[in-house]
Amino acid sequence: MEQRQLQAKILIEALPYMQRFDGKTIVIKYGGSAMSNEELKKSVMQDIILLQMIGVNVVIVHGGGAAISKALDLHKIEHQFLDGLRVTGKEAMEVVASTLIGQVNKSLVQYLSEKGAKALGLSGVDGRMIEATQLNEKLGYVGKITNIHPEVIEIAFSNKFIPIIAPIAMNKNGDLLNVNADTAAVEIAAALKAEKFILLTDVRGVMKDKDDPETFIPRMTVSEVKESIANGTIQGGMIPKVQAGIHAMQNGLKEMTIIDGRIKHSILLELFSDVGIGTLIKKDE
Ligand SMILES: Nc1ncnc2c1ncn2[C@@H]1O[C@H](COP(=O)(O)OP(=O)(O)O)[C@@H](O)[C@H]1O
Ligand SMILES: CC(=O)N[C@@H](CCC(=O)OP(=O)(O)O)C(=O)O
Repeated sequence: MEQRQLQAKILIEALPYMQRFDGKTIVIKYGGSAMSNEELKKSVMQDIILLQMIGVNVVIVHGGGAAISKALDLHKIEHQFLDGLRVTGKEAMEVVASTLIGQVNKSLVQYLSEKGAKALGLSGVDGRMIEATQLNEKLGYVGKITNIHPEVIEIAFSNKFIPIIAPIAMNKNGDLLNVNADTAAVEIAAALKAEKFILLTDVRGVMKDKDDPETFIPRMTVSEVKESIANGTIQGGMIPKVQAGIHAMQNGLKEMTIIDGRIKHSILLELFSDVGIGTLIKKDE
């Protein structure tokens, strides 16, 4: 089949799926390889533009842990993680905010704008979107989310802007706090009662053996996820991701999918087929 015919066929087959998400909200946590590799970044941006074109209210919450570590090194500020969270002193907080808001966020807005899309760069400070308190003394300026005020996101939707959100929160005193991007994304998805939350990571999804992609699990219920944490199948960095998802599902989120951000157009492949490509986690029936 000719290339053009093939493209038309793919589009026709995708049509019923496109209609399924018309007017619905999809929140995407963007990070990992999909962010650091230019080709993959381009394909994610194209997917996002297409979703908006077909009427999806799409929200991007981005990470940037690698860029923060690089910036802290440049400023000769020591850094370390405790239970997966970055210990963030006052000086480090300034670097975290300027890197995520000034560098990572703006580069995504620039990229989308250059392609003709309407993108709106935001952080959790804008419209007090992400309200938090200090998680604990040891971690310094790290936030525990207490409230999401989604009004500013809704303003973006009603004006056909794609909100691009940096995971920086604010406390009641106006101090900035560093929030893990997975957690921020999933809490925003819950507050918006999103149809779907997609988390891009650097593995195929959840696996029975984390080092063997052949043991990939396509669908899980919340109880199965809890069981997999208890029996040690889900470990390390995957635990906070699925736990945040379970918490959000108890508070308004319909479902979440963990997908492989190392695959080109992974978002469209996930959304526009019956089976998807990632691990779909849903509430028990
Ligand atoms: N059962 C599992 N299935 C898949 N990945 C798992 C599992 N258990 C632990 N992991 C680990 O979780 C990691 C993903 O978490 P993390 O490294 O924090 O991701 P990211 O950098 O994308 O935020 C994977 O690279 C993998 O090593
Ligand atoms: C408190 C905390 O750890 N915050 C993260 C925020 C960025 C992030 O989460 O980025 P990734 O999604 O790329 O890991 C950090 O400082 O690295």
